[in-house]
Amino acid sequence: MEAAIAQRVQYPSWVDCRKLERKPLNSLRYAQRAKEEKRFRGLALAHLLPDKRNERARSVSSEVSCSDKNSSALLQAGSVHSFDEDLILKASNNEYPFRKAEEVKPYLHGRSMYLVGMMGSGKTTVGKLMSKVLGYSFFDCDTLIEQAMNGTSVAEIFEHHGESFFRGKETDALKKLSSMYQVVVSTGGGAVIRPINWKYMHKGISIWLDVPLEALAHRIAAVGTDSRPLLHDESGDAYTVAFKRLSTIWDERGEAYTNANARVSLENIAVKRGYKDVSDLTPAEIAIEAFEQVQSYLEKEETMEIPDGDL
Ligand SMILES: Nc1ncnc2c1ncn2[C@@H]1O[C@H](COP(=O)(O)OP(=O)(O)OP(=O)(O)O)[C@@H](O)[C@H]1O
Ligand SMILES: O=C(O)C1=C[C@@H](O)[C@@H](O)[C@H](O)C1
Repeated sequence: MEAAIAQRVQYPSWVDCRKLERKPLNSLRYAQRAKEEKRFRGLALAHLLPDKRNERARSVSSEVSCSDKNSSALLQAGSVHSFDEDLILKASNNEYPFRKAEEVKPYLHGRSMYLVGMMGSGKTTVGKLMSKVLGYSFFDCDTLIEQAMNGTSVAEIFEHHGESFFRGKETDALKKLSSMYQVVVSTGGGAVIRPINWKYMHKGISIWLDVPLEALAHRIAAVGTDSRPLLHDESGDAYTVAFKRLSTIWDERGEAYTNANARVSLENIAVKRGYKDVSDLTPAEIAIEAFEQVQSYLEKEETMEIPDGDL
């Protein structure tokens, strides 16, 4: 694990946060932001109209991440949409997601971002996009654990060593990640259940991707449950099984996700954008909302900070 991480952080991940320029979030920024938002919202909407989205959301079979392995098999069967990151990025090049990232970045001071959320909520898909537009490195916590276990898959780790062993590895990975700057981390769906993990994730900014269970069950039913051991133990039709298991898991840990610093509600974005269904939302739109919620969090955080003079 250490070798794997050390190897990956030779490039810009190691940045001393204290050396990054501190920018105040002052009223000038708000005025400027309002102007920019107006200008680019027009651009973004023009660019993200549903018919255009379909052109950019196309099946791919070669992306790698642990959940994408499943997608690949399924995409080859042609039964589900996935997202070609390069296509999304090209389409939005220099436009809203990039602008939004540029706008937020100076106020992050290099802090990392931890995406939390239920299985299939899009942490990997959206996280990769956010890392690219921010110029941050991306890490998938499940993949790091698999690498640390010499390529043993999460499903095999659960089967041969049990969940609590896996949770220990997850905490080890988060601990190591927490000493890095300028990384976006897709955490495992269950990372939120251990308080110690929050201690590490709070070194950066945590973002909860809040996706309705019905939408999650559709996505998971589409890609199968082979790599998701906690969903893989019942019989019945794929959607119903996924929905039932997700509901039980949600009852056990839904509350824990609210520890995140920022919440990205897909239902709220769909309402804002006038879409009927959360499945109409693209990863780019979700990433934009994530940056907006991070911005709101930073503004709140700043108002809570005690000025140096009062110490
Ligand atoms: N906005 C979206 N709309 C529809 N499908 C999506 C969206 N974002 C991701 N997906 C699809 O949902 C599935 C799960 O996405 P992803 O792997 O990014 O989730 P995750 O939160 O990292 O999952 P896990 O925690 O189980 O690894 C993938 O097949 C992905 O293509
Ligand atoms: O929700 C969970 O508990 C899990 C989610 C996956 O990302 C993996 O971390 C593992 O399958 C457990």
